[in-house]
Amino acid sequence: MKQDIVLEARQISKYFYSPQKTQVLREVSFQIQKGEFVSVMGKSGCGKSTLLYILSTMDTDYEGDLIMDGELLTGKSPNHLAQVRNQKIGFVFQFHYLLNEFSVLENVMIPGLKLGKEQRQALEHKAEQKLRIFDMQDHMLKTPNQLSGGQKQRVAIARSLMNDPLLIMGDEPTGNLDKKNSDIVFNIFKELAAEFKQTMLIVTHDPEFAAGTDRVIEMEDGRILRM
Ligand SMILES: Nc1ncnc2c1ncn2[C@@H]1O[C@H](COP(=O)(O)OP(=O)(O)OP(=O)(O)O)[C@@H](O)[C@H]1O
Repeated sequence: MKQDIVLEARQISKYFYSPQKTQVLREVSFQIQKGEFVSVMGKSGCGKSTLLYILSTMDTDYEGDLIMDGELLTGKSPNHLAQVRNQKIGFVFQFHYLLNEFSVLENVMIPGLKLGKEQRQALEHKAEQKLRIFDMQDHMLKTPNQLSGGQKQRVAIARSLMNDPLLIMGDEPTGNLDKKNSDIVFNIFKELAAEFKQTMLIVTHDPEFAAGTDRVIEMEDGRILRM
């Protein structure tokens, strides 16, 4: 059903003009249904990050249409797109971008603070709840530099859930982790999919990670090879 489509890419193409005109995305089209856990795989340079940048509304210089939650986002103002990002998308990156001058708890609260509508206490409570999902409640008052790589990524995932996002987008969220921590983080994504029916779109190099998702979108040279 139409209302179950969270994200739709329609014929998205992208060119870079420097040093010369190069097409890096070629009419990419697909849909993501509510509750789906989808991975995007492909060799280095095939256009995964470029695509994610467009899908997450951060790059607006493309051809084609981007539709999120039934709304055509192509052509919308930067302010509107920022609002959409704050309200609907949770981000998890390869590098976690946690701030060492703040506690773990404060780091998780940061995206909520941007929304500016929740009081600090309610926000703290919510951040604590999110950290509890990942068994990080005993580390809340530490700073990120006192945590292991896997723990940092768990905090980053907790942070990405603060706006109760419609969609989580990740760029190589396990790319910087050893096997053990990468498994821990992957299991967190699996749990989010199974228990919370969280819709997720994750770019990965890791075939094992991709094999554990509901659907793999395989890219080659700016195109979808199969999905
Ligand atoms: N700002 C830019 N200007 C010119 N070319 C770019 C720019 N950014 C990326 N590219 C080129 O676009 C292509 C796709 O890059 P992209 O980063 O999307 O690939 P990727 O699949 O994410 O690779 P990786 O797995 O290594 O991160 C590459 O050939 C890259 O060199």
